[in-house]
Amino acid sequence: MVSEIERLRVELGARGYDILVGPGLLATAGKHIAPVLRHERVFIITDETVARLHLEALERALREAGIAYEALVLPAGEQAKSFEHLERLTDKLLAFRIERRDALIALGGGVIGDLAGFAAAITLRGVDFVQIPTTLLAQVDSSVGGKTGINSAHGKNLIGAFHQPRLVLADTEVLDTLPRRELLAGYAEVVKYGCIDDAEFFSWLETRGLDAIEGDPAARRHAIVTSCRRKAAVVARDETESSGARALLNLGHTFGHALEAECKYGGELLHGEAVAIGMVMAADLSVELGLCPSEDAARIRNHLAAVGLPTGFEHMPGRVWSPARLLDHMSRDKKVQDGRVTFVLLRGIGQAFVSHEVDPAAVEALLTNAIAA
Ligand SMILES: NC(=O)c1ccc[n+]([C@@H]2O[C@H](COP(=O)([O-])OP(=O)(O)OC[C@H]3O[C@@H](n4cnc5c(N)ncnc54)[C@H](O)[C@@H]3O)[C@@H](O)[C@H]2O)c1
Ligand SMILES: O=C(O)C(=O)C[C@@H](O)[C@H](O)[C@H](O)COP(=O)(O)O
Ligand SMILES: [Zn+2]
Repeated sequence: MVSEIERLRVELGARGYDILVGPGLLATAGKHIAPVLRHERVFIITDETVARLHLEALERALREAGIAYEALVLPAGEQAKSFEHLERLTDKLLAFRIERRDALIALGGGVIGDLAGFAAAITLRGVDFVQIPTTLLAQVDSSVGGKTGINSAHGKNLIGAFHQPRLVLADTEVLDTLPRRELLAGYAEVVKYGCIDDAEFFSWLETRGLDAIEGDPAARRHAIVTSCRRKAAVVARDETESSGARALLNLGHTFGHALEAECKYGGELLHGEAVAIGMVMAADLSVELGLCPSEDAARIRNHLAAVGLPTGFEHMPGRVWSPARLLDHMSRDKKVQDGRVTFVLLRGIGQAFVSHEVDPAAVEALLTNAIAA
């Protein structure tokens, strides 16, 4: 019988690790985690919602494997990615007298993964951590690649570190409890991989993406495994986003992060929703600059809209947007070089590239038109 568990590898030499994708991984987590531990004590970091739904299963699995644990529960939502919550978390770890051979387990979505991963990177100057992603977004994107961090008053993810996990366990069954809005937000990052360098995957999503969202096991698994494979390959080429290859994973994020910052990370706009709008903006900008066929931009917009994702500013009708304020947010992006905002643009679906040459006037005109539409 073919195993239901798919095993992928992030090839990073001594920092390399496995990604396991499939059903039932939470219930057997202890067995998978034990071999990567240096000491049989872990700290589970999770949020209130995930704790209510899935913590007990993980605790049982750890007990069965003889692994001692403490569970630390944070509030749910993007606002936990803050100095305040980081300080509270590291204080608790230190109060429990965490030791260097102990490990953290991030049980939750991208917020918990980013925060717990950053706490692991800096506590005692670095302890190991394991990712158990429980949202679609975290399974296809944030649990892989070692970008960890928090938001700052100056912008999204501006404080952080690269710190790779020792293992990623993506239990596809935990997605059964995820609200549809969150599933869709994660799906935006799935679409991103097709747009970047996999036109065939994008076409597959056009026909089977909705099945993956609805929970068809084969379609969902294909979407998650393909996404993880693509991300693992990029991370292996450019772990710390220094050669430019990894910056491609930021498609839609220059715009998206500016929208999130403007909404003050309050839940009005989820990260994946901001990325969906951001990808449409990046595609439209590419068309405006004469780089991308308008048919490809239309396919991206149409597919995102067809599954129920936002594609423009009309998604938040009550909010007043200012192009100047959005440009100001973008000017603080981590990809800025010599003061110039960097964009990931498209020559077509599956042909993303990084540009440092975009005229800010073109971006301002695009924003002004999109806000007015
Ligand atoms: N590090 C990276 O490479 C990377 C990549 C993409 C996104 N991110 C970051 O990830 C964050 C977004 O992550 P997210 O979309 O997972 O949001 P999230 O972590 O806030 O989770 C979304 C919501 O779903 C709830 N939830 C989680 N799992 C659940 C489950 N199985 N059932 C029911 N509810 C569940 C959570 O409590 C939360 O309320 C952003 O901060 C973004 O910047 C990081
Ligand atoms: O892993 C990456 O690299 C990404 O860019 C993935 C993004 O989806 C993710 O949102 C990431 O956190 C953005 O990174 P940032 O460096 O722009 O903060
Ligand atoms: Zn993202």
